[in-house]
Amino acid sequence: MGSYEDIQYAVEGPAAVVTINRPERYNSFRGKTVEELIAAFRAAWADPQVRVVILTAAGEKAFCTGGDVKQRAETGDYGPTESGMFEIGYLHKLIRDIPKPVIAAVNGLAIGGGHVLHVLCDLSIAAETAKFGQAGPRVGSFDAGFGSAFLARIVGEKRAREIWFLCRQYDAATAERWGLVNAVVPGDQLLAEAKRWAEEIAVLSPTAIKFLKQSFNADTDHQAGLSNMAMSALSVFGETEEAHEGAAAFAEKRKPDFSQYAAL
Ligand SMILES: CC(C)(COP(=O)(O)OP(=O)(O)OC[C@H]1O[C@@H](n2cnc3c(N)ncnc32)[C@H](O)[C@@H]1OP(=O)(O)O)[C@@H](O)C(=O)NCCC(=O)NCCSC(=O)CCC(=O)c1ccccc1C(=O)O
Repeated sequence: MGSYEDIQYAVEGPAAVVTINRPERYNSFRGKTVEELIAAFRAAWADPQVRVVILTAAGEKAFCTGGDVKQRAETGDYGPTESGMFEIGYLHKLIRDIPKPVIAAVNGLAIGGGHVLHVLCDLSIAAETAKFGQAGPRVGSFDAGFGSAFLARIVGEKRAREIWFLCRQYDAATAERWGLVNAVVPGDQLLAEAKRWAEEIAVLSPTAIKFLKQSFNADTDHQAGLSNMAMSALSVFGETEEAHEGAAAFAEKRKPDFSQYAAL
């Protein structure tokens, strides 16, 4: 993939900076965005100069607000891709498998699938104004793979269930208190701080770091199987009227009405 439309990719010193660039849609992702993120992470993996990947996004409002709900309301999917597939599960695995630390520089709202992306990064640094949360049950979606199981490893079962069952937004101070982010800094210092962390990592042994990352991952790698099953479940659920109601309500700027559905 030669040039990017939905993201930017730059190698700055030892860091590859991957920037989601759809601020008009709050940096939500469509299929093409995911495809380009995959290409960027693969480029970073293959580049010996790159010791750390920084994942961030354009503007100050949003880091990523998950799947593009307007696209889903319009076409019922996340739009066309070169591969013909929506490979969000593969992107999740790539963030885990790339043998270099990935730092999320969370510049604003990290919601839904965007929240899952930062959760999967090895480290998260947040702007003071960043907000965190899941939104799937409001818009007819869910991530019952890494998005729930790995989140519970990080914040604990009670908090993970609260995050998913209430769909609230949490501020950066709360996220830091819960261990959801490593540090909180003023927004205008976010990228510089992430690059400082990258410089600090870059002088260490890359092979030791690689083995450590693989070791940390080994404990939760079984969740990849769960994640595959969750993606399959989601694509079946996505065809239902209940799921359509969630996406349509968001696009029409109204509250969803799930009153006629029951989970028995
Ligand atoms: C993020 C909000 C809470 C922000 O609210 P607010 O500050 O009031 O701003 P708004 O006016 O609502 O938004 C500004 C502007 O941006 C547009 N926008 C925001 N988010 C999205 C989005 N996700 N998609 C499309 N467009 C978006 C919004 O419409 C406004 O545009 P205007 O033209 O000005 O009207 C709030 O915006 C909000 O709640 N957003 C939706 C968040 C959401 O529900 N995200 C999806 C969650 S579900 C998901 O991500 C799962 C999909 C997925 O990733 C997935 C799919 C398949 C398998 C696995 C996965 C996975 O696990 O990841």
